Amino acid sequence: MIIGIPKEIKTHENRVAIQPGGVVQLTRNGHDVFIQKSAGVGSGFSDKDYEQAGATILDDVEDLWQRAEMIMKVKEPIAEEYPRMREGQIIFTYFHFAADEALTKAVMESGCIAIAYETVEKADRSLPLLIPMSEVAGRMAAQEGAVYLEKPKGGLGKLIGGIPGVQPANVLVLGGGVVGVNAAKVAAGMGARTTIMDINMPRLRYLDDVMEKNVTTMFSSEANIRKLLPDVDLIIGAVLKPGAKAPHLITRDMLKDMKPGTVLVDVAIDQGGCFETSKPTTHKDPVYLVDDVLHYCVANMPGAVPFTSTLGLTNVTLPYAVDIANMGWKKAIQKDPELLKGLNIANGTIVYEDVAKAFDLDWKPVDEVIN
Ligand SMILES: NC(=O)C1=CN([C@@H]2O[C@H](COP(=O)(O)OP(=O)(O)OC[C@H]3O[C@@H](n4cnc5c(N)ncnc54)[C@H](O)[C@@H]3O)[C@@H](O)[C@H]2O)C=CC1
Ligand SMILES: CC(=O)C(=O)O
Ligand SMILES: [Mg+2]
Repeated sequence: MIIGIPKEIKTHENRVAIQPGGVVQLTRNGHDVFIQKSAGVGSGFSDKDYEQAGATILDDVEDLWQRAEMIMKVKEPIAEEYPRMREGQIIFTYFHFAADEALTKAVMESGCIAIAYETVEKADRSLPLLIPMSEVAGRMAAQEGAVYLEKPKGGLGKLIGGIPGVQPANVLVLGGGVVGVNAAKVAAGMGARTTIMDINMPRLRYLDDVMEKNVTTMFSSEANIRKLLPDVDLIIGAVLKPGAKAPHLITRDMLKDMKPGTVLVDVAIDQGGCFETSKPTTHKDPVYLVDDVLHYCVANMPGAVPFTSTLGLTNVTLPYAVDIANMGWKKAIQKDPELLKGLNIANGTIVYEDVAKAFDLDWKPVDEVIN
């Protein structure tokens, strides 16, 4: 199979979908890898590194998309890329369809085969291609939150860990999954009094067992969230229902119960955001104020630390990419129920129910498109 790796063009997105070691594995399996010139530079890999691994460097991005039977990316295609997607072409990347109706419709119209990293799912319901980026984003959420609590950055002006004799900040983490636990670990490590809320009781029991003493758990409900708002300094949004639009746990009217300069970091923004007032921002211009509450809503947080993130991501995506390349998408998803969960749209048909529900569109079970 011919595999194409374009350079990411989202603002300040420096990750790349493959590292040179991945090229070696694909070429050893008999595949051809075309990578766009300088695609890996932001992650520390030169064109020469890729050439030595067996890839062909292409300067012309249109040519690359045209030739590739499978495109591997990091972020969802953006408008400039829509016309490049074509019928029957496999696109293996993060899509986050439920947050993006224009993308959903463009992918349907193109007739391409969209396999989404974020919905590949193991039998234990974990999301193996989301986990490493959630680890990065969770850790970053606490450190970005700490920085934005500084007065010159727009926050209320509180040191997250306090000092002897002065109390630390109060951090609320909504969702105790991968992002949540990593955010809480770093926030608590810096000394913050941290509360994690979730609706999954076994998960709360587990977190109660393993987390530091300055982390407490609370069941996630509107009443419990409202109770904490006046005293909270930083809220990190980290909820997820796989493939679906995030629920709004903080509504606009709740902002008036917070102190001016409270910081909200909505990591769940890639699924639409879990605060009603969230809208996607970029690393270039990450924050904005609503009712004196500072919002940070960067949809590609790991893109800021590509030296870490590219390795973390490609470690987990490569085995699935090799299977798709070796078997073709239909056989690969028939053989692997994890990968089957990743198929969101094929030949113009949505096969992931929550994506269809987000926009009131029709969908069909996967079986109907593969047989
Ligand atoms: N902005 C960015 O750059 C990045 C965003 N993300 C996003 O972060 C979000 C969280 O991802 P993960 O932690 O990996 O998911 P996860 O599935 O590990 O955890 C989500 C948690 O939310 C909980 N939850 C669901 N509904 C809830 C509610 N009403 N109240 C409280 N908790 C609730 C679930 O029980 C689960 O424990 C996803 O939308 C993911 O795509 C992940 C990586 C990077
Ligand atoms: C998960 C995701 O959207 C990201 O890593 O950018
Ligand atoms: Mg998007």
